[in-house]
Amino acid sequence: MRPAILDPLFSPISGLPGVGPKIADLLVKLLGRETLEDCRVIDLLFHAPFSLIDRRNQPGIARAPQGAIVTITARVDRHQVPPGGKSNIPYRVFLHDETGELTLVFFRGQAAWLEKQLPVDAEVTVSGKIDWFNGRASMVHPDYIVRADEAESLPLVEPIYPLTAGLSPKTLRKIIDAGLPRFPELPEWIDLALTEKQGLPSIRDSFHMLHEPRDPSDIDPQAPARRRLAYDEFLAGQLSLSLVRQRLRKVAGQPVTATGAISGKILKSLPFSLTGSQNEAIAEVLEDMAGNERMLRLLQGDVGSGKTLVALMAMAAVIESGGQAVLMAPTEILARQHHATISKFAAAAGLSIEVLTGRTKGREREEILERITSGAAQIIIGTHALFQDSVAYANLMLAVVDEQHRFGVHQRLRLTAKGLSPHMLVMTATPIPRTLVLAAFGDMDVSKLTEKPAGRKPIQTITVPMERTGEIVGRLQSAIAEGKKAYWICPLVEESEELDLMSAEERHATLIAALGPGIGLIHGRMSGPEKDAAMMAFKNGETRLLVATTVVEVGVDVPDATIMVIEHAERFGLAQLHQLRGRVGRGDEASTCILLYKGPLGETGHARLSIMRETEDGFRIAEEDLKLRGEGELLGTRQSGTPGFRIASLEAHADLLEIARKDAAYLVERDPELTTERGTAIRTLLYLFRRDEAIRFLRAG
Ligand SMILES: Nc1ncnc2c1ncn2[C@@H]1O[C@H](COP(=O)(O)OP(=O)(O)OP(=O)(O)O)[C@@H](O)[C@H]1O
Repeated sequence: MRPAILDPLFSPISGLPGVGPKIADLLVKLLGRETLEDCRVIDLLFHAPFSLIDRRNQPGIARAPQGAIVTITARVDRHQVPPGGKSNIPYRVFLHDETGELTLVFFRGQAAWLEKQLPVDAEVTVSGKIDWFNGRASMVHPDYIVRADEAESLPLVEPIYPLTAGLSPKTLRKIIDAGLPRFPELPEWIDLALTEKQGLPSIRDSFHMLHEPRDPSDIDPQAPARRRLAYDEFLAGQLSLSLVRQRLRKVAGQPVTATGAISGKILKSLPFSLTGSQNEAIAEVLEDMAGNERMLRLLQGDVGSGKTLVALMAMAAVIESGGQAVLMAPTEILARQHHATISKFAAAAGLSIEVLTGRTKGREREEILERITSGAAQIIIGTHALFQDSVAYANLMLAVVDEQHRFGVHQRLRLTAKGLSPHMLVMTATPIPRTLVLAAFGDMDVSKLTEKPAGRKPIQTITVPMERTGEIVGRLQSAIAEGKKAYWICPLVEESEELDLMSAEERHATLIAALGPGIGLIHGRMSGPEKDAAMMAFKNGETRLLVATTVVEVGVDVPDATIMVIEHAERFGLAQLHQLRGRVGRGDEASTCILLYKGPLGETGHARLSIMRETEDGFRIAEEDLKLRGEGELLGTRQSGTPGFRIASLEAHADLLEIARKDAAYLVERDPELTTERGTAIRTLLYLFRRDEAIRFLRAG
């Protein structure tokens, strides 16, 4: 249960003064919450200013720099009312100080109000932007006008917040100012030694400093208040991952005793030998699974590094031990492909392999479910359908999750919720920088495939402007005539008209017109069986050119395809280009990747394509991608269940992530149920950052 002390922060924003239904809706949108009910005061307080207005500059009229926000104290000389009340002529008020003269300009000025605010001969303080024109200083609609003896009431430094259409800065500030005093004094969860060493303020002070900056340096990510909040945010994230992990681990895994009976047969039948990295990863996995603790391991490997075989060896060991293994893929097409690949490799061992996806229906589904329940099915490959309630496993000992780009603890938790506790191997395709691994996965054990299989030749990558598409088609024609296979990637199908992109269908038609039949097409709007058929035809060579949208981005494996053309390459992200290019260069033939771009390229577009030309190293590409895009997008904030950070930035606060990670591990080890005084404070932290899902697993949760 959420500690009562947090109630004022978790009351709905609609209860704050100044928040009517219209403003409330705007706030829900601004703060990125789903519903009004779910939009709480704390969400508002996490809305941080990104800049500030500094009114401390009081240079005197003559020295006020053009365009600067200044505060000026001056005497009112006279008013100039527009003749005949004409609305297109502004109302002017003339002032002076000892250095010069200033004209205040008001459009639609109301004489009575202005005379009251700015009485002739009075000394006033005004603040706003200075404009110099023909040697005369003016200020249009000052932000503030007060009597000089009340100048102290002026907010000299004001935060500037991200806004949404319809919400004015003043309104938002008022609401935040109303919410801020609700922040209670909370028990401290940070070690005193750390707050002292890092000079971190208390959490309550941090929120005040966040919203009441006094100096531009307070807006900096390294400002003490922001560092404190970033640390807390990381700590909350790492704690929740650690608690989940602890929980997953606590349910003891079933020790796997690999005999080699099955894996030996598979290895013998392979037309190649495993790479050193593959062997190492397999050894790590087997060692994990042999122990009493559950395995929680991340298998990271660049495109084409051979992750599937590592997974298969793990599955073989489990079957040798009398258990079942599942492999969950993010999409239907990948599930089917994994099924095809694994069936081929496992043929020598005569394993029973099933595929179960949302598409598996009726009798077929019933029969598969039966075989899963009876234990006759040894390997089951599918999508999230694998974990639906209707699926009962005889003895599930290993779950391999092919996460590709989709991070999140959700699948892992879903399994546990089903009362299953298999060993877990998570495969990620993109090599993610270490900071991201930590932030998204916490302390999972990691195996890395750093080597590519022997005999792979470098992929030659060239960039070609779209104007030369004809030339490329000509080259394709001769390549296909020589028996080569090629992909042609088009960016989008549905929005093609809107974004003026050539749709895959159109491209398919123009290529057929140019090259003749025998060209396949695959895109996201086709039905599952249609997609399978298109993939199959390409695999077995009935079609030698496959026009595709990004459905082939992840995992598709046709080793004898050696040419990849990517149309409108400038529209793709770096990680995506790397994934796409990874569909070629998977066999021992030399491959080419042609990036067709539409110029002129922006700075980022240019940088991306150059990096693609320069390197094939997925780790380097991921680092560059992080630099170009920022971590938010890399983590795929569009997908639910990903750790989006409100204050912390992986770029600015990587040092704090490291500390938070260690602290979380220490805290969970010392006080696994969070029952000590510090543990109680930690629970408050988890609620505050909405990372409380892990608390459910605690005894006193
Ligand atoms: N040791 C090896 N020697 C030669 N070829 C290998 C080796 N291991 C795997 N392969 C082959 O390399 C190709 C890529 O392997 P796999 O599909 O497992 O890659 P992956 O790591 O899953 O990559 P991606 O993320 O791009 O799908 C496959 O065709 C596979 O049969």
